[in-house]
Amino acid sequence: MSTLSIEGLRVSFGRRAPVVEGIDLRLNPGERLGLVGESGSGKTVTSLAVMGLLPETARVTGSILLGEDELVGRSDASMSRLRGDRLSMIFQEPMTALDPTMTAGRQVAEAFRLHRDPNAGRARTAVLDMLAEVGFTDPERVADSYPHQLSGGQRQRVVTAMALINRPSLVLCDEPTTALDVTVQARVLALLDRMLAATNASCLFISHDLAVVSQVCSRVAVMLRGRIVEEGPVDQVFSQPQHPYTAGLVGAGRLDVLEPGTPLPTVDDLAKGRP
Ligand SMILES: Nc1ncnc2c1ncn2[C@@H]1O[C@H](COP(=O)(O)OP(=O)(O)OP(=O)(O)O)[C@@H](O)[C@H]1O
Repeated sequence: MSTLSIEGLRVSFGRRAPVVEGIDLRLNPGERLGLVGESGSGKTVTSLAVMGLLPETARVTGSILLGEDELVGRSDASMSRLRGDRLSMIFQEPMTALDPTMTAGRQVAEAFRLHRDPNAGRARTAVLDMLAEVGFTDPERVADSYPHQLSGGQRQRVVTAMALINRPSLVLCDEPTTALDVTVQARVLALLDRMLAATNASCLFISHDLAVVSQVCSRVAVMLRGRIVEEGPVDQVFSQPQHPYTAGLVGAGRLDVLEPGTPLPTVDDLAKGRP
């Protein structure tokens, strides 16, 4: 059975035209799908729809199955029981995911105590184990640190520990390393790769960086103006793109030209010959 199966997803705000329309996506256990596309193409809205985190003004129709469970139309209470447990999310900027007033350890513990075991002692043990798993040699110190006492890369590792402590079947990553410098980015990506493989979690990976997508994902879907215009194995899509927009993105040397974090060029940019 698929971990995630999205069919005919449509999201609109107010009376405006839908910002996401006709999205069909499927993720098998352990599979990683990259979601790329120009700014505003609907990548984040798609992932927020899966998390049930769109604002109330959003109208969502279609189907999003997590395993056998339909997520569209669920109550907030029911979605919050799933979030941090069977599905979790790693965002671009760890400072927004972390509460500055709470130690890192307490924040990692919260998801565990809420969904697994309320006992503080057992949660502490699980947190220290998890912090060690994400590569900290001094988990006690990290657990007792506040976010501002950690570096950007360390914060992103704490966020990864938070997202994975309950072994979710699905992890949504939205530009998880864009805010980090290139060497730290490589380390965090290697960690994510290792952790996803160890837990056999499926991953929807949103990125502006095609090189990162080809490193982390086996398949890629390209979004343009709220729709998926092309999807397939990374090697195939990047070597033999079928859609003109994808072809523009991966055209001569483009993968090398783009710096990490650079927004993908728009269709208009490509038409005007800008990278
Ligand atoms: N709360 C909202 N109310 C109204 N429109 C919204 C809201 N959130 C997103 N949108 C619109 O939905 C469209 C898709 O936005 P989305 O953030 O998903 O794009 P994206 O592909 O993730 O872009 P980026 O790569 O810049 O993050 C945009 O036109 C955006 O303005």
